[in-house]
Amino acid sequence: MVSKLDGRARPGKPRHPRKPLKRKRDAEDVVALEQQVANLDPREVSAKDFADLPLSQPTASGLEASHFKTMTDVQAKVIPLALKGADCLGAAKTGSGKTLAFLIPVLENLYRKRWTSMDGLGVLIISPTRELAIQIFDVLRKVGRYHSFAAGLVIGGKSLREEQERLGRMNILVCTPGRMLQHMDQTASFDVNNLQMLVLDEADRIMDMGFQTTVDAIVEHLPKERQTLLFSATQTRKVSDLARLSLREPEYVSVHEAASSSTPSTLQQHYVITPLPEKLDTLYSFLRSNIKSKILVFLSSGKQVRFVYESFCHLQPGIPLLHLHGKQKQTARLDVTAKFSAAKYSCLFATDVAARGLDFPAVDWVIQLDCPEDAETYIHRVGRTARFERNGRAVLLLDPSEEEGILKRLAQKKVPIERIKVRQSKQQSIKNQLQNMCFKDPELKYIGQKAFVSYVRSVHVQKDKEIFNLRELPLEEFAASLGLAGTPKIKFLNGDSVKRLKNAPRDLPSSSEDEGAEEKGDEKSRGKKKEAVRTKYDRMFERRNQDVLADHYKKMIEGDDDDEVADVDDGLRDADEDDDFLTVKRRGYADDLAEQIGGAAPVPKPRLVTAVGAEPIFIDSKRREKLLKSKKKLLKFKGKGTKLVFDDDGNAHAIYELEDEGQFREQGPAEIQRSKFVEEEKERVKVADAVDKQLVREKKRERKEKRKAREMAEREIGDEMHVELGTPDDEGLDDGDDSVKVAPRRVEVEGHPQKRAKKWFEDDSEDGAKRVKKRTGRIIEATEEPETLEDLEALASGLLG
Ligand SMILES: Nc1ncnc2c1ncn2[C@@H]1O[C@H](COP(=O)(O)OP(=O)(O)OP(=O)(O)O)[C@@H](O)[C@H]1O
Repeated sequence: MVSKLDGRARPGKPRHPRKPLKRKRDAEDVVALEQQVANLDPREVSAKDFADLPLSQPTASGLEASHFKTMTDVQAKVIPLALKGADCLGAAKTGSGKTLAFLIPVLENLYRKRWTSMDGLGVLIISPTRELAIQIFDVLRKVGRYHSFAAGLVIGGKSLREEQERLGRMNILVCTPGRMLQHMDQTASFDVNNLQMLVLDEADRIMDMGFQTTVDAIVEHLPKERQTLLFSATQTRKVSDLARLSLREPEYVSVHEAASSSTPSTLQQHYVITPLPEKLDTLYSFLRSNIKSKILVFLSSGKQVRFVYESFCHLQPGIPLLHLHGKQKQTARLDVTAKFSAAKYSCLFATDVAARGLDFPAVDWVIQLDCPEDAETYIHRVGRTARFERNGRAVLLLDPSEEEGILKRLAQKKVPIERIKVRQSKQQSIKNQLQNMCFKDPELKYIGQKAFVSYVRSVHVQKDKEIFNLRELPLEEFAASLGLAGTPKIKFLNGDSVKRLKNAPRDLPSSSEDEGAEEKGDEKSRGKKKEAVRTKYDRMFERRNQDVLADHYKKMIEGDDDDEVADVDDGLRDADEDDDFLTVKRRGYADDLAEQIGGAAPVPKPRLVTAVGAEPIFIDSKRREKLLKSKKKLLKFKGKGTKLVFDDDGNAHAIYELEDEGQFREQGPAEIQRSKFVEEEKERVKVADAVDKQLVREKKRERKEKRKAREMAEREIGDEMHVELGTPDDEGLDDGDDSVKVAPRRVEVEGHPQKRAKKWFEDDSEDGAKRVKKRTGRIIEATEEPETLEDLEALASGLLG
């Protein structure tokens, strides 16, 4: 990093005579430092503050300028060992300051070696995700601001060639594994033979994510003689397996091993039993009750994240919404993390791409909507709150079938968690709204179907069957809770089933349910399906909330066959309630007549006005006449209109007309009629589905083209450094919508503050609420924070200068 002290010659003094002096002084400093480090006994260190350690002036100044004074436990233990050159394997709770525990030794060891740009790459820091890599780079930039090393980010994205030139001049690289290996294999000028240190942050995750072979291959390229540091929030056997990274007599530093819990003591952890089909209701109710909070919600797949995000944006719970998953474009991901970091009140829906290492300031709540795959993932997720001795709360939503299994796993990992209940009075159902939204918006319906399938698949592929048991889950009700009219096809019978599932055509709800029931051994659901053959009327009844059809059905079952009159009346009733002006409508013919007959207040002599297809309206004043001349306004008197079908004789019929029993019998046996009806409907749905799909495809194509155009434009602007992409760094299953939307919040009118949200949990105390309020006041440094990837790139390229 370019030293701010370097090259800043005092006015009036020639610059060159100072250089030898400075170099001499630096050399003396280094000798003195070496001596102090040699005298340091890591096992007897009682240092509490960074000032107690033998650190160089640039590091000490960087720490001071970043307001770091007292060391955390893991820092106090690891830094002395690492300063002395030992290989370390550090495990400490989330948010305990592991990043500085390796960055300080990185800077110090290069400084003491008097590393220059001519010496090439000295340190490689590997992170499992791009976001974490960026975050590490950011901390490095802060604490290393007074050093003069060149540091860079290599996380994929830009063309290899752009990156290749610069790599050779880097001293410290923060990278994701995939892109780094690509460079090692393809960039001839990239020399790693001089490497002094290798750091793996979130080492267990790097191994979890299927990067083993990549990391093995990277290590193959590196010199054997080097220092290696591994860090993780959970010390698992897998991390120990990393011995194959050729650690030399590593020091195991497990700071919180003896602690009674493996999560921070400032974290309150609860779980709620919510049947799968009620999870979204619970989440929505929770958000409504906590609109003045910063909330991180974890889901198990990118598709679910998208569905919940999109549908909640429509529902507007009153808190700004964001979403983050692996298939978003890097700039969008960065934008989201920056927005969520800066937000005071916000809710971020995310996959586990955000579970580890990310340091969002002042998160109040971590909600796990989907059960984590294991206790480690749970610990990492909840670790996004209650960081560095701050308070935080975590809530895990569990289906009854998951309770026993996951609680056992959490107990084994010393996670203290208690059950709480949701206040029933606060529980709100959004099922009808979701149904309505999916009915009206084919794209949302499509995302919902994908979300359903990806959830089922995520449960199906879980290894821990004590927790995850697909057969125990009420999948049909779950599909309905997402607003889907039927259960999308699910078949996991053999190895290629997932692929088949992905490509499975969407089908008529009833028939796909039948197919779903074919699942081996699913006797229960098969029985259910048999009973539940639904007619078009049943389906209409289910859609009762959906305006026209619902009204119509209601009328039909109430035996009201004068549809047009009923429609007009309904229109009048609604209008009456809504709008003053529309009281004119009340003066329909019938009303006037009644008033006159009944001897009500004298009514001026009416004139008749009619609109095409509408009831006659009587005008009793000039003002009304003027108003009614407006075509737009007249439309309101037309009512909703009624759809009619004409038979062969030209007689009009209501579209859903009930036949009498005799007619019905004439048409043949009920069974045959039913299957004929099902077939016809199936065809109809297929056609409608094809149209829907086409629509979605077109929209996608449009989006893709826009994205491409944007990317081209960005490329043309030609920002400097090398960064991003190319690394499949999380499970990201989605097709990826890169948009970053913030749902409109409820507007707060000045002088009328938004009503404070009511508490959601039964056991919430007033204290708790106050605590949450106080916690939001975290200090964020205001010194030229880079907000986008481009800012970071510009900075990094500055370092190269
Ligand atoms: N010595 C310190 N003094 C004050 N704040 C610190 C100190 N060390 C770290 N922090 C702050 O604590 C927070 C957590 O640090 P960090 O991200 O390094 O934790 P971590 O152990 O890596 O967490 P995770 O396991 O979740 O990745 C950061 O906001 C960081 O700025």
